[in-house]
Amino acid sequence: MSALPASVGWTGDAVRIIDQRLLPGQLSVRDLATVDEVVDAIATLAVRGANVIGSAGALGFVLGVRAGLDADDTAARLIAARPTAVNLRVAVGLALDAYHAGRDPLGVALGLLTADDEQTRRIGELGRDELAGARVILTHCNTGRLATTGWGTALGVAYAIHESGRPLTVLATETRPLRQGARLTAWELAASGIDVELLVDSAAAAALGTGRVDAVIVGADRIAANGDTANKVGTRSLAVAAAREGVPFYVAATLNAIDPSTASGADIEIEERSADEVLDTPIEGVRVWNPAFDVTPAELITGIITEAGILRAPYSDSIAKAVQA
Ligand SMILES: CSC[C@@H](O)[C@@H](O)C(=O)COP(=O)(O)O
Repeated sequence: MSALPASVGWTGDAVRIIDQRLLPGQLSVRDLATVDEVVDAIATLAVRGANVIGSAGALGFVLGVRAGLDADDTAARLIAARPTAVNLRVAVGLALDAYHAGRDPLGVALGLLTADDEQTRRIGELGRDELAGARVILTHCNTGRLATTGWGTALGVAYAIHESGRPLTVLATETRPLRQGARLTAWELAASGIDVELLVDSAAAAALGTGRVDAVIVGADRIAANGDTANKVGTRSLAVAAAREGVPFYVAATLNAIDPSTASGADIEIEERSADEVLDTPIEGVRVWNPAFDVTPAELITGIITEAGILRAPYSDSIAKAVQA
């Protein structure tokens, strides 16, 4: 896995990404030289995962202002590329603020990459200690090295457990319709020597019912002020099933996934994507609902593992304290 190139980086005049649409068959590194290319890469999930789209967005902003484009318009276009993950808005907003304050936005963007590495390592360590007895964890979508510029959030916990020498099996859900679990998580973990078992999304409740899963850990695209959490569609079903079986359900996320200005999950904008991700051949008379994310109510979440500690219910209090600190 050390051979894996950075999920996102800066070449000096372009944003370098791994085209995640082509994985695992093809490891293709692409240099994006214009804002249009960055917006397209984010919107089409060539680059994806809340933390990485934040970093890519901030670097894309640098391309825009260097090309003489209007700063506010560039920021708005990047932020609109994907509406649910608040990390994108936060990261581009920081670069925009730096630009308006006469500072170099590139310094801000590069700082985000380093901070994400440090923060996700801390999340991994805290999660490893919290889940001291866990041997089998179940996760959804991809929250690892491809989705961050570090270890990953939920998968950061898996990497930290593995690094400590404890035996670990990760059950990875396929994650329909774009199969981030099958294409990215399973590939990434196997390449790191972590025991991984893939299951289709609809088998997850059955897996939880067997009693072999010690904990569910997922990432987050946006955490509201009351702890309600938006993450890849299917997360809510996992939380419901975990509650039914008495399996702890954790969210792991950097603090920049918390949006204190969003009061509850009902206020989170959920991205809806095109029908052709679900239906290969359109069928006359059939509509498709393809939300990319869903919201897990805070009451189903055992803890939110952040770089600043593990937040617990009542989340309105623990979240307010964490974002003020
Ligand atoms: C650290 S990544 C956290 C989330 O962004 C992740 O769980 C997720 O839902 C990603 O969705 P995606 O649509 O693949 O960008």
